[in-house]
Amino acid sequence: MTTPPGSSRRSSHAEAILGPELSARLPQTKVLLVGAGGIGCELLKNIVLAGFGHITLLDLDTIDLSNLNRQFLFRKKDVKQSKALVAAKTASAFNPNVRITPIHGNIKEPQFDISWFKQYDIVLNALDNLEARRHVNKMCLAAGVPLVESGTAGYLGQVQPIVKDRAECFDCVPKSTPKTFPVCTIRSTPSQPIHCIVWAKSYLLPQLFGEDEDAGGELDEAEKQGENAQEIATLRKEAVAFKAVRAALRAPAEMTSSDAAKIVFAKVFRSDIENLLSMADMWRSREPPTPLDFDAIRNGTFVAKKSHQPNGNGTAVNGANGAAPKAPGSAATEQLLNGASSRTTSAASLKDQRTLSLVDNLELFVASVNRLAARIRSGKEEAISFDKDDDDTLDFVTASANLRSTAYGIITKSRWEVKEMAGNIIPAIATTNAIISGLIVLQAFHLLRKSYNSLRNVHVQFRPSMPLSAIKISLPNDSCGVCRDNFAEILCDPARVTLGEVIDGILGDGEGEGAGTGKRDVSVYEDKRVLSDPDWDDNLDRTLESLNVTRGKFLSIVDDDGELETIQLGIGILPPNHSVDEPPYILPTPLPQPKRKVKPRLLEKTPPPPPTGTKRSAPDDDDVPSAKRSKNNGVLQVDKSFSPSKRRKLEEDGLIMIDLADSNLDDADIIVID
Ligand SMILES: Nc1ncnc2c1ncn2[C@@H]1O[C@H](COP(=O)(O)OP(=O)(O)OP(=O)(O)O)[C@@H](O)[C@H]1O
Ligand SMILES: [Zn+2]
Repeated sequence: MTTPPGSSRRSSHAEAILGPELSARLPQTKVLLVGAGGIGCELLKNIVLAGFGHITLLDLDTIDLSNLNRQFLFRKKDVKQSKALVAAKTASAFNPNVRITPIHGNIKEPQFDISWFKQYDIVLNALDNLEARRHVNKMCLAAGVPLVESGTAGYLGQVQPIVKDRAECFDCVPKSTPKTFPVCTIRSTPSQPIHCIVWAKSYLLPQLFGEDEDAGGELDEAEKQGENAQEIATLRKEAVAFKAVRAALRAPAEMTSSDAAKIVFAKVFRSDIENLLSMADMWRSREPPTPLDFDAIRNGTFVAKKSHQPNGNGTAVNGANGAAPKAPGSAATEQLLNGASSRTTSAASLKDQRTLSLVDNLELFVASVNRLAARIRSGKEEAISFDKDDDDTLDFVTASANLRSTAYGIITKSRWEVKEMAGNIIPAIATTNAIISGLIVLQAFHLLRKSYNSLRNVHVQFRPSMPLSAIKISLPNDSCGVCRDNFAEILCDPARVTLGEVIDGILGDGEGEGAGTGKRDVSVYEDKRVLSDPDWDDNLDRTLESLNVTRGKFLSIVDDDGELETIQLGIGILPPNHSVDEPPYILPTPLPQPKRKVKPRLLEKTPPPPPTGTKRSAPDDDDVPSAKRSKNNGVLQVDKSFSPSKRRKLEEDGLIMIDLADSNLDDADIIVID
């Protein structure tokens, strides 16, 4: 093999550090890097310079202006371009001997199935959300590919090497769930700015500009469940009123848009609050809110009650404290009211940090409602949801939250603070990303060398005496609902193969190598859906496609006696040369051989790692009863009594479980902050 010119000098340092064996292997090593954001850009640079020869870089997003302060592979001219494509192009120039294949896509798409993952020697995660991290974790376990997982949050960071059966997987330690608030706090009795921000972002914005959802069915159901009849009647009234408001926002020219904003205002800041006030019980032990008056605020005669919370600086807060409101039309207000384009300068971002007066908030509310309504009316968008980088939605949430805060005597927040709170933003620090990216590469080297004893969970922590901690990796958690399963892949044509054929084929006859398997009582799930169980075989003759079990999904085959490991069967596609005369599936060889389940060990003795970007919490081996089921349209739904893994899956879908013992809520109806 000829050495490309310059390559020996280029790689001599890496060779000295890595040793001849690993440095000779790197050019042939195939690595998948998922995410080309803060960590991903740093990491791509590192692995290109280290000499990894074949890199696939995947990201679903395009470059945003706000990425440029830390994602150094991007320049201003690249804004709105694909992150994967631009990062690959920039980094390719750092080492001409490296082939980078960019993919602009979501790692959860079905074509990225087990077979696809199997082509890689190692996977590196540089993601920013639990859902995608869990997905890659599972795919790597299924494909038998080692993974390095990572995350940063401000000055904190974490790197975790994962290899099946030798180290904890991403899901071995339960993650803390997002902060949640009871619905009644959000809808009726807010007491903190965040309650009003959540209301504006997750309730009001979707009600006005989200998809048209019929709340009727939900309320009928709540009524059947015997929930508070008076509250349901109020919610029904509210739903009808919202329909009228939505119509006004969508009405063409005959009504001026300022009228539409006024109608919204009158409903949500006046009549809804008056309705709530009529429920006297609610206000026996709390301060009642004050309905707002559009015209009085505009002409400066509205007197709001004093806010009952001091703000961080101990200063008085805007017009809500009864002080004469600041006249609208100041340069800063103008800039805010005009929306998007004017806000890209640093001067503008400083203005974002100032406190808005009550009248400023009112004008910002009118302006942002008008802008959002115009977008809907233009027909380009059917629905608008909150995006911290979408100025119209951020203005709307800022103004609405502050107006609501005023009504409830809560301190208001600047646009900048609202952005941080509504977007759940922890400032990203380029240096932390750089440190973490370096540590990822070191763990990747250990994995490639199979030096499993050298693997470490590394934390960058806020402790000057020990900024880095490297903890020996723990063995997998015996009760992990993900990595303790037995993974396999079936290649098939879902339109032709039946569920029964798949189950019989996978369980085999229990002879020889498959002694632990054979025909036995099993339940089969796809995600949360139960497709069959020993007493229910209606679906066995149906094709996988008709059951919506297609490429990239998993069938979970659960031993009914609970003695053998669960088989997680990934669905892949048949090779192109597979003859139609052959059976429409290819079973894995050997067949999966689930082991006897290990009785869960007692709680791990190792202390929980410090909190980081991946938000670990202490192990929790609570034994929860197994899923109860109820039939529904030929498919069984798992009900709310759940195993830990099921519970996590439900939570992943945005359903947050509250332990009733931990809360005073009668219902588990809550809003999730994402
Ligand atoms: N399912 C997914 N498939 C592919 N890429 C993903 C997926 N989920 C997240 N990502 C990518 O992971 C990257 C994470 O990077 P980072 O945490 O720096 O976020 P960012 O979006 O660049 O920055 P910020 O969120 O602070 O604006 C992002 O580029 C994002 O597009
Ligand atoms: Zn695990």
